[in-house]
Amino acid sequence: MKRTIFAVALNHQSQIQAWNAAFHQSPYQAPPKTPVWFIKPRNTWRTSHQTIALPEGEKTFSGATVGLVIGEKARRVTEAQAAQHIAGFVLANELSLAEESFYRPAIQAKCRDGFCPTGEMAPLSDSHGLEIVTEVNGEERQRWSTTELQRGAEQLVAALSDFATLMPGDIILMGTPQQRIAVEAGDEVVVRATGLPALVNRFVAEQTPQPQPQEQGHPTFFALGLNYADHASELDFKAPESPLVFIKAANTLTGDNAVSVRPDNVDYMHYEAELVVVIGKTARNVSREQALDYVAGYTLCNDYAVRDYLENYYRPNLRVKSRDTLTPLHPNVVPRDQVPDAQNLTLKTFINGELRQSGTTRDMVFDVPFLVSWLSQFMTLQSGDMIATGTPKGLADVRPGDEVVVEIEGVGRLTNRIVSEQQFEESLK
Ligand SMILES: O=C(O)C[C@H](/C=C/C(=O)C(=O)O)C(=O)O
Ligand SMILES: [Mg+2]
Repeated sequence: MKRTIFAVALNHQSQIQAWNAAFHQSPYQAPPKTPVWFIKPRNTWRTSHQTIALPEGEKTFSGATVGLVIGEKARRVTEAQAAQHIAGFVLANELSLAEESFYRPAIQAKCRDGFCPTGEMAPLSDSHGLEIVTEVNGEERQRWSTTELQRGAEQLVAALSDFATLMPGDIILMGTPQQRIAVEAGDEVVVRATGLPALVNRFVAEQTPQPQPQEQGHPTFFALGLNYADHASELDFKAPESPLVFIKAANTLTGDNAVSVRPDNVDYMHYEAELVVVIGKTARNVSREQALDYVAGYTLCNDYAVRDYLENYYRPNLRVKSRDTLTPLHPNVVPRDQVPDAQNLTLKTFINGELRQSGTTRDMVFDVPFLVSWLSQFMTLQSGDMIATGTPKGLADVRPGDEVVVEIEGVGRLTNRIVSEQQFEESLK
């Protein structure tokens, strides 16, 4: 069963060449030092021969690629060890709207319903030198080779598993060329590669947005950046004009009274008290007025950030925000009808008993109804999906030994303790 579909951007030579000049200018400043990860959430998942509805009024582009499938748990594995953790490979079509920027996560471009069909898995002795072919209505339109990728399968497994434990069923899509092919209603797109089952999908026009079938796989965990103006200003940002949404993978979630690992040799890892919205039923194209009807309830999380790892690519990137143990999430969901006004709750963070952060959900830039409605305009939200709604001003570094308590009025109290990498590794022995 698929768990999380990870993907990497800017991994094909043609992309690196096309964007090289931009990488040395604002907002990027320098080429990416680490893989530019993103997630294709479960509403994007389809199988071969499933029909895909194209978003109305948008130009959609094909992104034929190959994905490696994790077969054995991979945590901090080396490149040399990586192959033994790979069960096989799948062909995929990493569909996307046009990408004008890689600065912020491309949720609206990449997370539309059906934007990640994958084929059946098969073992490959070697994924190096694999030719990926795209045919549209029987005509070959693109052919590229995995020799053109900056990082191959083993390097990607080693890089991702360094901060995110990978489990059987996790997939990593290895990249797409700069040149994408536009797909239109009525097209049949086939992705082929020697030794792998072909991926065949027909595209149709999306009439009125329909809730898509409930996909299996982990609930999608959305998080908001800079959704409190005072926090944005403390980071020298203006409040965003539209929601800055990023997605976290399941590996990062931990529970109440758990430990959170502060990487060794970093300067700044800070806490972030956040109200979390839990979706209660399938939501697609819902209005602000209807939005709360789709909310099951609320819980709370601590959306830690390791600022040392920030790069200006899909910022904040997974290496900052999707690290193992760095998203404590309270397991108890308070039913919506027990939280009369989610926009009028105090949030507090205590470090070793001392109040260090205090804010109110009144100060959210985009409130809960807006966020549920906004996301549902371009993707299907499903029961269990969660939205961490951002953190107010008052961040500070935390150190091993610190007890961190997040408290949200009427929702709950979340406790966790900071440990060093060394302490954590010791505890695993
Ligand atoms: O790009 C930034 O610096 C903002 C980003 C995320 C912020 C939040 O998670 C939040 O505002 O709650 C970061 O601080 O990494
Ligand atoms: Mg946050």
